[in-house]
Amino acid sequence: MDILLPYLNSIVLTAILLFCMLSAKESLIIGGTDTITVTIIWALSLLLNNPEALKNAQEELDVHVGKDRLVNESDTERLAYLQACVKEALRLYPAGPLSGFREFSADCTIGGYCVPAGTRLILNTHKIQRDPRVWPDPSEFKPERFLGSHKSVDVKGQHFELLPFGAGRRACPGTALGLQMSRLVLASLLQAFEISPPSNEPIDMTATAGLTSSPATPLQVLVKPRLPASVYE
Ligand code: HEM
Repeated sequence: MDILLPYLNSIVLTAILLFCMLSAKESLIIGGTDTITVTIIWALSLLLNNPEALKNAQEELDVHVGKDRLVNESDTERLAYLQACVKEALRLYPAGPLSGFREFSADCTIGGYCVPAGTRLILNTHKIQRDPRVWPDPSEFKPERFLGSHKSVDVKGQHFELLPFGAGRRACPGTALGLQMSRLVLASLLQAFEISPPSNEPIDMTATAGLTSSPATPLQVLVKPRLPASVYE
């Protein structure tokens, strides 16, 4: 039960039940809009709180794309540091902190516990992805870990320590689109603008409890163009 407690409240359960009752089309729309938006907001917030990482991501853009044109979708394949920033944001703040329901189809024994068929399970992805036995400095924003020690760990449901899109038959069908859009929008913002927080206070990283984990405080950012005026036309 320990892994469920932080999120077990009636609002979350009601939201999960409602989500399960939605048609495929409705879940596709809900699954594909909020999730990408909050992933980008968390990534931006983390970068604003870690100016060194922000500088690295912008320098990478300057090297691989330059300042004479806007970044495009195919450029993002070469932006290893930016990709690592998105992965690290998905690790620390998965848009869906809880998985969908799974139901045991047969009696099982797991870790010494007897689990009867029909038992329903929800994974606490948020907690798994901050497990200190797997992730050194689990609550720190360290995109570099995905270029070094955790380079081989991806988000596609094969590595159970990182499951921002879930795993198995009911994993997110929008994984590729979600990743690509998060990378492209973030890259476009970072290339086109100097971004800074509106005050010297760190960005509040408190998350709301809900089906999608959003920042409790709306993110405010100051932006300043960083490309020649002709590029924006
Ligand atoms: C960064 C973006 C996204 C994140 C982090 C995300 C995350 C997730 C997660 C954690 C699940 C539950 C998986 C499980 O229980 O194993 C899920 C399910 C789902 N997602 Fe996404 N998602 C994203 C983008 C999208 C997009 C772009 C679409 C559609 C265009 C989409 C459509 C869905 C649908 C329909 C489901 C339900 C699948 C099922 O129950 O079989 N998602 N998503």
